[in-house]
Amino acid sequence: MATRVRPSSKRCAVIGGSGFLGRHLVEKLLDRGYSVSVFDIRQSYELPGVTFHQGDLCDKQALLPALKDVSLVFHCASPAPASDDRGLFERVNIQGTRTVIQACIEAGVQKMVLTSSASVVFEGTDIENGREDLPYAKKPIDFYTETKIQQEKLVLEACDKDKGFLTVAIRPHGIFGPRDPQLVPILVDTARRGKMKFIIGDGTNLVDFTFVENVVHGHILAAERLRPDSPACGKPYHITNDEPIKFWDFMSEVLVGLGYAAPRYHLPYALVYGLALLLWLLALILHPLVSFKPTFTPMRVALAGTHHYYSCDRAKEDLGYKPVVGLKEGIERTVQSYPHLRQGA
Ligand SMILES: NC(=O)C1=CN([C@@H]2O[C@H](COP(=O)(O)OP(=O)(O)OC[C@H]3O[C@@H](n4cnc5c(N)ncnc54)[C@H](OP(=O)(O)O)[C@@H]3O)[C@@H](O)[C@H]2O)C=CC1
Ligand SMILES: CC(C)CCC[C@@H](C)[C@H]1CC[C@H]2C3=C(CC[C@]12C)[C@@]1(C)CCC(=O)C[C@@H]1CC3
Repeated sequence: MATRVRPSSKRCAVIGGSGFLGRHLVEKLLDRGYSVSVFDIRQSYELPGVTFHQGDLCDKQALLPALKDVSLVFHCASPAPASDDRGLFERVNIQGTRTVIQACIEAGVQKMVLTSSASVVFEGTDIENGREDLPYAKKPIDFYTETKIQQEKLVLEACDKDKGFLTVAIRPHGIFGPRDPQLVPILVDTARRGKMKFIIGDGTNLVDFTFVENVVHGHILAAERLRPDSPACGKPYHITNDEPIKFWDFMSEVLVGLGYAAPRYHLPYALVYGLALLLWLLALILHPLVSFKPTFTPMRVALAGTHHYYSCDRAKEDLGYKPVVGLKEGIERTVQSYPHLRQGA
């Protein structure tokens, strides 16, 4: 009988490793002596120590070679929230995650770390210092959030000590940093179109923005602490900068850092949310005839006008988590990394 080679604990796979968070995670894993297998629908870079496997995570046969001799898998692939494509989210985040779990079990993977989102508990109303025992959103604010909830449940329920397959979920919030394709580029594009003059609501709402290296740190701690006797088995963990900031102060610091004016004039939250909802409905109805993507979606307005910050006490207690980069330094390094997005560039 052929004996199965136990995968080396320093060999891991990053599904979604070509993306923003995925690539930062791959770089840190290499620094820590891991060899990394990246699985992604696209290849965006090359690095020594990294083997790329290009494919769709919904295809188990494509996934299996990337998981060969791997003991630890990070799953951080998802369609971008801005796509708002229900069919795509269901296919990738729900069915695709089922396929990833099956492939991991079949390949003999021992640990899986999912990148979930703190938004799985967000319904568009205030969350202050939210802990992991908050219930999942009953009325998720968009298809992205709806499928991230299902995805997290699937992964946590798959944790099985008897079978030697351990899982944990990291819930980051508002990730930012160099190479982010979302937050800073959308913000700058909105400013360049003259639409960043207004503050939605009174501007006092507190929010978590998390520097990408802290999110990476949380993932690696969770992976390394995940053992059969660890409290992390089958649990979700909030990972933030642990420095909630006023949403509009954060936006202003990034904008001013890049040479744009900070928003000044206030608009009532209910008015903007109502308009955003109307526009979203119009875009939905007119979709077959004209295609337009409103900047101020109901999701973005809700995020811009409510409190949403989370406690990471559980991660501190169980994982020994502590942010490694403060918010001020994170913002400075982010601003420096976007010379091409500066005013006048
Ligand atoms: N950014 C944020 O603020 C937050 C993100 N998260 C979560 O973090 C994770 C990483 O996000 P982020 O780095 O920002 O996102 P990115 O879009 O930068 O990275 C995701 C990667 O997954 C790839 N991908 C998408 N669909 C598939 C598929 N079917 N098969 C294989 N690969 C696929 C993407 O390719 P392509 O680009 O071609 O689609 C991309 O390379 C996601 O799970 C997201 O839900 C959670 C909280 C906050
Ligand atoms: C147009 C302006 C009102 C807002 C511009 C900035 C926004 C693009 C970002 C502010 C908060 C961000 C955020 C996410 C995406 C980008 C923002 C809306 C997520 C939805 C990304 C995926 C998640 O899991 C949750 C994030 C919450 C914060």
